[in-house]
Amino acid sequence: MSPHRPTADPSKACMRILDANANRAAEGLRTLEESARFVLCAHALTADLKSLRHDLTNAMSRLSRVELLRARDTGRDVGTTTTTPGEQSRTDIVSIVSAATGRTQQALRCLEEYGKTIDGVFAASVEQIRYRCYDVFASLELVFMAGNRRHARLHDARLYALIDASENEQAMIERIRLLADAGVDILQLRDRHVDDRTLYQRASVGSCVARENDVLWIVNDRADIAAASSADGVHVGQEELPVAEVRRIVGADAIVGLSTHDIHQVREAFASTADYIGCGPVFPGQTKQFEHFPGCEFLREVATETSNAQHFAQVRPAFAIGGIGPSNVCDVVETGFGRIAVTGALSGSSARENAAVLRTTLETVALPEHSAAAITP
Ligand SMILES: Cc1ncc(COP(=O)(O)OP(=O)(O)O)c(N)n1
Ligand SMILES: Cc1ncsc1CCOP(=O)(O)O
Ligand SMILES: [Mg+2]
Repeated sequence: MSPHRPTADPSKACMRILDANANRAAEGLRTLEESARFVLCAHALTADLKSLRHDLTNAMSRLSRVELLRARDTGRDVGTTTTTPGEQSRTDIVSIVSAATGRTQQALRCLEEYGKTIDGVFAASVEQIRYRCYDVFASLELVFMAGNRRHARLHDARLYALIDASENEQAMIERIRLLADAGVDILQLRDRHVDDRTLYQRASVGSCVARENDVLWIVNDRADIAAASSADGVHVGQEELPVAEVRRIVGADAIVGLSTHDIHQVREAFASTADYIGCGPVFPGQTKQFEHFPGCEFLREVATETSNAQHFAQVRPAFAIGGIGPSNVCDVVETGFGRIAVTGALSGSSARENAAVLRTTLETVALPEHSAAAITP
């Protein structure tokens, strides 16, 4: 037979496809498992990937190994000589991981589709594996993305301060430096009283100063100004543009925060591309007036929701907000929250002392490691 004639027997061709894709999926899973095990040292992700690989082996055991091996014919495979330039270049581990996740998903889909012609139960079990892979792969890629400076900083953040545009640029710069030095991780420019031009100028200067001082710089409400000023991100509420539209403006690498006031909004936020959530208002404060306070009860609900989540991809860092200061931060911590956002407590002359008390108290709550395991808000 000429090496490139089509395979005459369709069921043999199917077995050939199944054999090739079983190998491809197993190799992909092993590649990912090694990254979780040796690069991230993440126990839960390593265990998830190992169990997926074993379950694939079990699913494959429904098919005849003899028939699969007989159908294998690498010498006649026209695909072995066609490579794309992309296949030969992997610039870093993230690109290895994303290539392996894509290849594994494709291989699983082929196993499922062609498997349907041989054994429906086999196809159904591959489908289950494919669905589980979506979650585990998302977790793995997110953990690798957390290697990106912004996301790593966000995931370690505990203390978030909202500041206004100040009397003048110099005053704002000094404020940023003082708060960064006092241990604040994230700063948000929130000022509804200045015009757009001033807000843009302060946001631009703030971006540079915040970066020099290793704090994240977020602009409140305005995706356009966040993008134009090269801020690290933008924070929006339930009344502003939806997260998907905000994301189109600021891009994939920017941080997008979303305010939530009840558990349904939290679930929606976790299903969106928001990178973190604000939860509150918890207590009455001087900065903004509210009629309704979801309070600590809401924080407890969020803590329960996130601790029940199986995958890192399903939860985001959550910051309690509203009237929080040194006198009541213990009540927040008691709900399981280890992150807060504040205005009043860090706006006056006691900012440095207050930041120290807040941080010390918040640090009594463990933050999740960057893996699928042990997720807390
Ligand atoms: C971290 C953080 N959480 C919540 C808010 C409140 O946002 P929003 O509900 O849109 O209210 P305004 O701040 O726009 O008045 C926030 N700004 N930051
Ligand atoms: C903007 C905002 N959204 C909910 S509470 C709040 C104000 C936070 O400031 P403070 O810490 O002074 O209550
Ligand atoms: Mg808002």
